[in-house]
Amino acid sequence: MLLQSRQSRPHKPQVKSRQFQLTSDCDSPPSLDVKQLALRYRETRVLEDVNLSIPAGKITALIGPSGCGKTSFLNCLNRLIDLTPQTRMSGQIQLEGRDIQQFPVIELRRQVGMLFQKPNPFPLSIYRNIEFPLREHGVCDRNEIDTIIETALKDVGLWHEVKDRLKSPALALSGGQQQRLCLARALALKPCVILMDEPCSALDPISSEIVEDLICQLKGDYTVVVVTHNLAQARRVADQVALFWVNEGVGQVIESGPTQQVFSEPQHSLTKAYVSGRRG
Ligand SMILES: Nc1ncnc2c1ncn2[C@@H]1O[C@H](COP(=O)(O)OP(=O)(O)OP(=O)(O)O)[C@@H](O)[C@H]1O
Repeated sequence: MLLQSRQSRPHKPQVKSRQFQLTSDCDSPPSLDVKQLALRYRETRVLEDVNLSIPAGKITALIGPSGCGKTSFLNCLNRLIDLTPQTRMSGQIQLEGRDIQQFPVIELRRQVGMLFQKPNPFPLSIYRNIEFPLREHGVCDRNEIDTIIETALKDVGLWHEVKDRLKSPALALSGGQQQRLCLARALALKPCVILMDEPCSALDPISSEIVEDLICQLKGDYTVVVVTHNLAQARRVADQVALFWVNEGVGQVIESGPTQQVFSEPQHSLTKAYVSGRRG
């Protein structure tokens, strides 16, 4: 059934990154290195002693049971966590060797884009959804904006579906289209890293498959970190997997490694139980 829909899909999305005119600091996708990361919400310890190397240009999937800190970890990587009051983060996160605390936060969030579980287009037109952040980041030339918007929408396979109604409200799009628009909005800023928090979980199976295809196409040009509860999806898309677990009340990475290895030859007994569906 799904295979049929794949074959009959009219416009298979093609992510052709790095063709925009926006200047970027990144000539190639960067690695992320997390060392001794700890996080507290007020007095509640959420993450402790998290160490993880996220390879450049690859897809890393974060898996683990609910509440073990995957989203919190993701939010640390572009300092979105700074927006949550009374959080305390310690340890170090390096983006291509540079501590993320040294980046101006707006620049960090441009370089490290994010896609959320629930598509979150602005309550604006399809066009304005991409134009608005571009202008915020200093892109003002109308022709350049038009080119970037068309390219980004083509990249996510949405152009032919929306080119005649760019001024229509983005919220009138289907959930899957909204999620692709959000990805186009992120890509338009020419990030180097894309964080995704369960990007398919709110979508129907066909839309989910389209977004999953897009994730795979980002590989090589972007460093991708994706949180997913769908183990089959992690297995399909990821080069590397990290399993988070709550240990003595605090989230930790208990095992990470190449996807094939973690699923086929897990080292930790909890990993074995989780990937086989016996725990979690
Ligand atoms: N803003 C917050 N204030 C206080 N505690 C929080 C906050 N956000 C998350 N937490 C707590 O931090 C822990 C980790 O939550 P987080 O959402 O990061 O886990 P998760 O692994 O992503 O869960 P899920 O898979 O269900 O999305 C949970 O115990 C949660 O209740």
